[in-house]
Amino acid sequence: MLEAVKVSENVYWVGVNDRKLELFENLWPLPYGVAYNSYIIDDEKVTLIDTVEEGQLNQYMKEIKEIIGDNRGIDYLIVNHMEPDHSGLIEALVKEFPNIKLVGNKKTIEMMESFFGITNNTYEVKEGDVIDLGKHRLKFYTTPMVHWPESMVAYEETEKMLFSSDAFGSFGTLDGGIFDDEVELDFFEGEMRRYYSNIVGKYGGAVQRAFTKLKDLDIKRICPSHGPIWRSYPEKVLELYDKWSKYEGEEGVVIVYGTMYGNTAKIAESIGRAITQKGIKNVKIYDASKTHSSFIISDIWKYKGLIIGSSTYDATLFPPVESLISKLQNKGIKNKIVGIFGTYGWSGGSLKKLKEFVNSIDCQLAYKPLDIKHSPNESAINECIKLAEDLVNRLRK
Ligand SMILES: Cc1cc2nc3c(=O)[nH]c(=O)nc-3n(C[C@H](O)[C@H](O)[C@H](O)COP(=O)(O)O)c2cc1C
Repeated sequence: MLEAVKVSENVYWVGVNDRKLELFENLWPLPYGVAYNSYIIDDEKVTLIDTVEEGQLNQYMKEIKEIIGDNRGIDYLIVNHMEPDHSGLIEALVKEFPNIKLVGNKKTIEMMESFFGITNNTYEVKEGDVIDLGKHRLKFYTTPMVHWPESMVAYEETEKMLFSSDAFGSFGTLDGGIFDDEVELDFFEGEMRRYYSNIVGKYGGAVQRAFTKLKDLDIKRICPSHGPIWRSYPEKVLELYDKWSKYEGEEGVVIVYGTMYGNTAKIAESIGRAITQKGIKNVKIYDASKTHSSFIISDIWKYKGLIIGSSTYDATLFPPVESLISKLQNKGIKNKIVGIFGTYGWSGGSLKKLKEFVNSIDCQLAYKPLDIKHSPNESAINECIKLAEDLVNRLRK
């Protein structure tokens, strides 16, 4: 039998890996799976922090029983977040441990009733309330809209651990390595950014407000609900979240295009080449039909420059580009330098929509919108080079 994973002397990780699920929220691809993390504090009051996804019942109960044994109960379940991948086993826990107290804020408790009809044994905590577990003390902070209205984090004062719920979480299963110093950090930084940009990204302002609220806490470990536990480099993820939630991009450009027959792709390639010749090394070119928007959005979050090109399809945008920009609008993308170009065959249409998009977001337009008929001729390519140069100049300002 594998040894239980200790986060510290009496705190255990009781997470499960999910390698079966194709799409997170039935929307975002999981090529590397996802882990649902839950934690036990084995103190005078035995406390569980969040549960896991509904389908993981057997494995999860087994892990809990291995730590607490068959004859002990659980005193508290801290419900930091009601999204089903964490609240999925609340009913099963209530059945198994009928005396368990369900700890949440006012909104959590309302949600528990509307999700499961649960009204008994709830324990409401307010901002800054503390629950004494014996050696450990949990203090609660609400973090509204990071990324649901009831979202909350629990700070353990004795060992200075932050149970951060979905904040600082990442996609990717925990393949043996559970802690940041046991895993490939670059991989998890990428999957954390994809999780942030896809799931939390719309709520940068709320993340910044949470930062202000938690800024005086001494945080030694961050225990999120997905991905590795940060015990060696907690400051690294705090820094990344701060940057991403301020929409601060690095020097680099994402070029994304929608094409049927390759003309729009050809233009994207020539812009990419011109940008690189101006000395920018981080240039990523994506075909919106091929790469899932989840990955494109993640790179858009990473870099400061963005160029979008679309052929005209039935008088409007090529559908995969339309879908991508609607997600970007919804996520409130801002603070980018954006170039746009359209291609068309007769009366056009894609560029008009791209202009509407740029006008709807809080971003700087590079050079001017370019409309190119069918295949790009020499003068069109020259205009594209000017777009590339202007974008690079703005990136470096
Ligand atoms: C299915 C289809 C629909 C199109 N619809 C329009 C249109 O409504 N208006 C227009 O001006 N051009 C239209 N075009 C022309 C393309 O936008 C134009 O040929 C463009 O250069 C194609 O770029 P691509 O080679 O990157 O696919 C259409 C082309 C196709 C194949």
